[in-house]
Amino acid sequence: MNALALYRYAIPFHSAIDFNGHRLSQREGLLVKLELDGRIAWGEASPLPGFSRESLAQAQAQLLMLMPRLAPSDKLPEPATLPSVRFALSSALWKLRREHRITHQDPAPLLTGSSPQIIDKAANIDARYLKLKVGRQSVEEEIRLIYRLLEQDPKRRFRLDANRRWSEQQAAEFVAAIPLKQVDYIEEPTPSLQTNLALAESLGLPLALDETTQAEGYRYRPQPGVKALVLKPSLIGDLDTLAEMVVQAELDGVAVVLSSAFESNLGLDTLADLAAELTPDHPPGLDTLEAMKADLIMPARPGMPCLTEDQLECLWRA
Ligand SMILES: O=C(O)CCC(=O)C1=CC=C[C@@H](O)[C@@H]1C(=O)O
Ligand SMILES: [Mg+2]
Repeated sequence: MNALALYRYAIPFHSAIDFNGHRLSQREGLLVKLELDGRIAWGEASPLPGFSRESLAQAQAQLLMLMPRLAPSDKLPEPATLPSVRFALSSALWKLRREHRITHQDPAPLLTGSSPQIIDKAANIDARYLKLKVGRQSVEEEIRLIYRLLEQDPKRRFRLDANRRWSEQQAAEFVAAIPLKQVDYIEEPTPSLQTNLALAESLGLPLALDETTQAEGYRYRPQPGVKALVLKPSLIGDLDTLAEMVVQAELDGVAVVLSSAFESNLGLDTLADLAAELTPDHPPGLDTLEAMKADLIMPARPGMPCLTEDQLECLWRA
């Protein structure tokens, strides 16, 4: 390796976002820079409060310990145990060795806000899939929203995400009232996996797992009723583990959709590469950059501030 560096960043959100009870007004994370024979690759380690098991401080301490040990031929160093650290290092090493550019799929738009705001935004986009959060307003209001969006475009398909906010009764009420054939899946309807599996079996709720896949010790195994896995690679760990999960799930007919954990544009670019390579039939859920007030290193959005390397906090360099 000709050069190595570790940076820390903080990017404000346009407005605060709730991540499973953690309200954040900015995204903080770590960037690993590798350089070899004139090629540069970036890896991102940004544990997401409310989702990740490790803290940013733990990821930072582990990376500071590992960076001096990295070499170009490297497999992941053994002591890289934290998912965010394994993701940053394995994806940066993968990018460093890769010769070709990868063409990205269009991500599925994520629509947030009040119902009128969502309806307005949806009127201006031509996308087959829409991702919506549910369990935020009353069940009646959210059912109405689905029908309003279908009036705009009857061919629309939905990816819904309750983040475990519904009761069993609310989930059942919602599922009974909407045209399920237009719904690809509902992520994590209630806090109980048993209840969610039972709703899938009894009512045909098209169940997707997200938070469940980040639990300590989670291993993919087929479960009747699970239609999709929504995997956040940066919270899962190294790319080999991710690729193995994708292959196993797809062999069982379970769709895999790669999804962001609100990484910076650098992390999102890696995730788009991975989605194009690993899950080409499923548009990824990566529409989260709009929440951020700035890009990092490589300008991703015209007219947006883009922080350069010397504007980031350098934690280590060699
Ligand atoms: O999956 C997507 O389409 C976009 C990412 C997304 O919805 C999320 C990312 C991170 C935390 C949550 O806010 C949310 C999710 O629960 O999946
Ligand atoms: Mg989710």
